[in-house]
Amino acid sequence: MTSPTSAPTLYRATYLHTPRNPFTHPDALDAQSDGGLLVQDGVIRAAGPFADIRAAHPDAPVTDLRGGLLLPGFIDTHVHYPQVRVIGGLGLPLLDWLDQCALPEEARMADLAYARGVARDFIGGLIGAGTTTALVFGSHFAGAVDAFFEEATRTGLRAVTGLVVSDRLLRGELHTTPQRAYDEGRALIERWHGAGRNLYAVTPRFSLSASEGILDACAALMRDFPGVRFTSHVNENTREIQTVRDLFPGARDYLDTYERAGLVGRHSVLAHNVHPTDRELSVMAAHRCTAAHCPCSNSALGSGFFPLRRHLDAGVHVSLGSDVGGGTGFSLLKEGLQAHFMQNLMPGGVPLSPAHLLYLATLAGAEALDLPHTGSFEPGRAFDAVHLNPAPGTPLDAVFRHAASPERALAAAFATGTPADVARVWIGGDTVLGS
Ligand SMILES: Nc1nc2[nH]cnc2c(=O)[nH]1
Ligand SMILES: [Zn+2]
Repeated sequence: MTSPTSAPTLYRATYLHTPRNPFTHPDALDAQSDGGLLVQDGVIRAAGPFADIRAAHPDAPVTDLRGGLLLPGFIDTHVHYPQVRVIGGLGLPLLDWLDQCALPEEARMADLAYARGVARDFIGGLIGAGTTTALVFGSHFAGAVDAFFEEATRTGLRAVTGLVVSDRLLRGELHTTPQRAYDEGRALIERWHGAGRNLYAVTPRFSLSASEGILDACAALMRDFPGVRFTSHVNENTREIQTVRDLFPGARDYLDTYERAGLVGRHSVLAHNVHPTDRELSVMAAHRCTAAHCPCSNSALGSGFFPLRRHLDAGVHVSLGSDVGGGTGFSLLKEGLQAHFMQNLMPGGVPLSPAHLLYLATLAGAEALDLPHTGSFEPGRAFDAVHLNPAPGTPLDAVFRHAASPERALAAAFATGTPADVARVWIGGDTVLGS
């Protein structure tokens, strides 16, 4: 751990970050080809051209990271902890994939020793991909959620997660009751919310598997513990949407099943939203909740093309998620690329620049989770960072050495970068991967 009086370190690197939102600000990208970040006690104290920071801090020891790219740590706003070992179940639509791939594995999380191993695999995968903060869909078993928070605490990950609750249409062993959902949620919140870097997220799986009673228990937790986050799924798959319509005949639409329970707000992150109505988009914008876009998952499960243009036009905040294991891996570089591909291919898609992709993978997540001390390299924020430094002889290394600008190198990182290019990761100034 960093002590409160630690000496500063000056990191010298080609760095890029988006201190502003490029969907609303023209000059959102800040790229320094020879940049300096002064870090003390895990916090960025000064940032800018290396020569300027050096002149102001002539005695600070320098860590030289030139040759690669330094980016803010990635923020994954939708990823499932119990699904790391079933990545790759390709070719099935959502409800069949849940039945055949995801839910049998999620049932194994009742075994605490098994869950501990999964927590290690999962958090190792996240950090190995350069992710420093994640909103994580937890497990249906409280013991497995404890195991997750323990591993997050051990590794230093900034984790937002909670008990997943459902009471119908999954498998019996994954079902709970409203009272138990409340009681177990309450105990987990009291143990973990605000402990170190951990935060709690109230998490009904989706309205298809949650009765009004379960949603009301979730709302009671949100009321009793202000500051906890909320996450679920919405409008992912057309068969899912029709089933929810049948289960909630009084609801105006899918979002309304959450809205009526009082679960849509500033701290709500709803994954997918591939098939929203205009009413749902306007309600999401009015409540300032977030849509977590998961482009690899949407492709793998054939869920559809995310209507980014309609979200932006309606004023809905959008962030990025890997949705492992419906998604295909932990890399938010890959998610950015897939988002770019899909917007390119769909009629009316939004052309996404490297700045947009970086924003979606970093600051957008910090905004979604209301974590203003993360997401960019602005002074005052935590030093959460990923150093991409491809091995000599790789194509990405060749591009980095010959790139005409840092922005071109950033585009190449999204186009062809992988976790193999992640050389070092910091969270709150602590090195959590590499050296
Ligand atoms: N992609 C995805 N959608 C879901 N909807 C409900 N559960 C899930 C899940 O595990 N993955
Ligand atoms: Zn999901």
